[in-house]
Amino acid sequence: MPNLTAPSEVTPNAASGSPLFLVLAGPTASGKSTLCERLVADAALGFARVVTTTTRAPRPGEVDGVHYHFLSPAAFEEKQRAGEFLEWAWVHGDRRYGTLASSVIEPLARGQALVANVDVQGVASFREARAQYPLLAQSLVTVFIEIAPEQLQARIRARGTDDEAEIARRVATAEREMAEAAKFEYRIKSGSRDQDYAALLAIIAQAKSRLR
Ligand SMILES: Nc1ncnc2c1ncn2[C@@H]1O[C@H](COP(=O)(O)OP(=O)(O)OP(=O)(O)O)[C@@H](O)[C@H]1O
Repeated sequence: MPNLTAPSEVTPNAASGSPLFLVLAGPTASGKSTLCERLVADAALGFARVVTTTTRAPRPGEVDGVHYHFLSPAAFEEKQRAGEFLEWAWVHGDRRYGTLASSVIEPLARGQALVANVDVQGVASFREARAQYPLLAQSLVTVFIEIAPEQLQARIRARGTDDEAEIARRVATAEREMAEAAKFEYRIKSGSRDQDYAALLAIIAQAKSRLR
């Protein structure tokens, strides 16, 4: 385990330890969003979702700084060139999504525990950014949600939004993503919703005791 000396920007409450930055990744339909929502709804645990940044327009009811940070393509480009993103990607060819360093580091510095649901590539970028941000190095906990291919197909079919060609593409992508599982600190083999959530709570307890 790395030597976790407290960096100067950390002002954690000594009684509760450093806040965790829990990053959930895994194939499509593995249940990342379901777990994230349940964790954030569990107010006693004190997790907030990381607010990510997008160049897409807000949908009705979406609030800047709450659902996303909405940026124009030019403003996104400027921040990306200035190295302000921990990770970013093009999505659907024309939109950009990313996570600003400030969206993670500022809440962590206030003692706010965070959870994010990101793709496997995004996790690689977070890992690399640890060298630049001691607080990230101290807080980052990566969790991979594994799912058997048959289970994955069943969930995608139940969702009812994809045709057979799209299902085949998603399963192939999932198989590639599963090869990354060994790089994560923790893994959850997806079972029932309650089993998955219990596994997540056990990981949080273990990670907290590690950071203390
Ligand atoms: N443990 C579970 N058992 C059965 N179904 C589940 C479980 N967890 C989530 N689901 C269902 O599977 C579908 C996919 O879940 P969810 O949207 O949370 O996955 P995701 O990993 O965030 O997917 P994506 O990456 O495609 O957005 C949803 O319909 C959800 O209700």
